[in-house]
Amino acid sequence: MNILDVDGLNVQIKSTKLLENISFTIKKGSVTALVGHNGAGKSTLMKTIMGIQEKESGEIIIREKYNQDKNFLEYKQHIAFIPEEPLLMSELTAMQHFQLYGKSYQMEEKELINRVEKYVKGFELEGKLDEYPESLSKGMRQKVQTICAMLPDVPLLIIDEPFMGLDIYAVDYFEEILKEKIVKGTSIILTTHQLDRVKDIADHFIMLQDGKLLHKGLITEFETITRRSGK
Ligand SMILES: Nc1ncnc2c1ncn2[C@@H]1O[C@H](COP(=O)(O)OP(=O)(O)OP(=O)(O)O)[C@@H](O)[C@H]1O
Repeated sequence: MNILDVDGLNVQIKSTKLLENISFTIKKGSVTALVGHNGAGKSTLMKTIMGIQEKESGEIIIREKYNQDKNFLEYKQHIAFIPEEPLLMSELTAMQHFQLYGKSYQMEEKELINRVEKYVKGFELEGKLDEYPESLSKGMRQKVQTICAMLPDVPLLIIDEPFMGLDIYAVDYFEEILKEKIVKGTSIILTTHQLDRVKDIADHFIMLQDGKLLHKGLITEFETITRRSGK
């Protein structure tokens, strides 16, 4: 089953084309690394899938059923997003962020508490639950943001630079959780500038260049393709 279908996606801001005719699919349980130089359009693509960035044309469909243009609320319930920079609300504590996520993904209270306990321990955030974002370090804010996205069982996780700002222990732990999710059938799209870091978990890649899709394929073909094209 296709978890995500992106078809003929165009994104434009004023007269600048940020994404041009992007089409690809993501299968169930597959992990796709989105690669490309600075400014290639990786974050724009993620934000457009999330509906944060408006598209000019094209279709984005989750699970062959939920069209971004037609059932946006249902569509969004199937995705969780970790942006490159934490986007937390200054008036909510860490715990209140987790509760908000639990509510918006209609999680059962007991399940939410169990998962919060597990991830807070794993990310060494004990004692920080009642803190507001301004009194957390940048890495701690990133951990709070990461936990929010890990709480619900969504079919698609979108992660902009998964390991940015995390210490080595948090990176190891996060990798462990991602692997648990993948085994359960979660699909992931992640951006990275360090393909070596994600070679363990990614099975496909999509390469963007100047807003266009330059190559896509199996991660095992990545080096051959990039060597051949000199990228
Ligand atoms: N709000 C905006 N208004 C105008 N141009 C924008 C806007 N956001 C991004 N861009 C432009 O879109 C292009 C793609 O940016 P994007 O952030 O998607 O790149 P990226 O591949 O994620 O880069 P990086 O690896 O540096 O994170 C860049 O040329 C950028 O200047």
